[in-house]
Amino acid sequence: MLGLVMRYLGIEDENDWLHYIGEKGALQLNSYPPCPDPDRALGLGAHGDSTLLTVLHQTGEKGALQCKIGEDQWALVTPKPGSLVVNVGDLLHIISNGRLPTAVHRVIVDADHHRYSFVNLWGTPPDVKVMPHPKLVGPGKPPLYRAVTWMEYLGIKTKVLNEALDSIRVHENLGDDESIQNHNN
Ligand SMILES: O=C(O)CCC(=O)C(=O)O
Ligand SMILES: [Fe+2]
Repeated sequence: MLGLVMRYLGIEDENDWLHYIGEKGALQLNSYPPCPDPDRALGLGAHGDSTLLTVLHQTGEKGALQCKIGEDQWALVTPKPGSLVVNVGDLLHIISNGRLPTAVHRVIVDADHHRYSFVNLWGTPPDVKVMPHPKLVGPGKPPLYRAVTWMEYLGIKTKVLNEALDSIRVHENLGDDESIQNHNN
């Protein structure tokens, strides 16, 4: 899947790069019990994942995962039988040098239904430095972020939460014409 994304970004020799970046996954199980007052609570607040990609399966039919599509605008990701949800995480946003926005998302709760999600968090092995891909950097396209390992980035995220990307930024965002979609957060 990462190979497809890299080709989409115009990187043809993605195998060498995929070999460099490697992969390391962690499985997370989330449980959201029924909430007596769902309008006054969130299952999970708005965040971007600290991953390359996150692949998740959600139970239930109504849907509770919401993806940010604009200022105070959220789209419900309705579960479809046999399908998985794939979210772009901060590490892939860094590698794409800002061209792929992190999928900012949150989870709402329901008064009657208990929901579970099974989340595969895909990152990189401990010694791998994650940085903007060299082919996405050049004249007029400075690297937006400094290099970080996954563990270092997780440490930063624990301290500064949704300010983590800003704290490793070394240049301002590319112009709108350069980014595939405006970064929403
Ligand atoms: O429960 C969900 O659908 C999303 C969970 C999530 O965003 C996370 O574990 O990071
Ligand atoms: Fe998440």
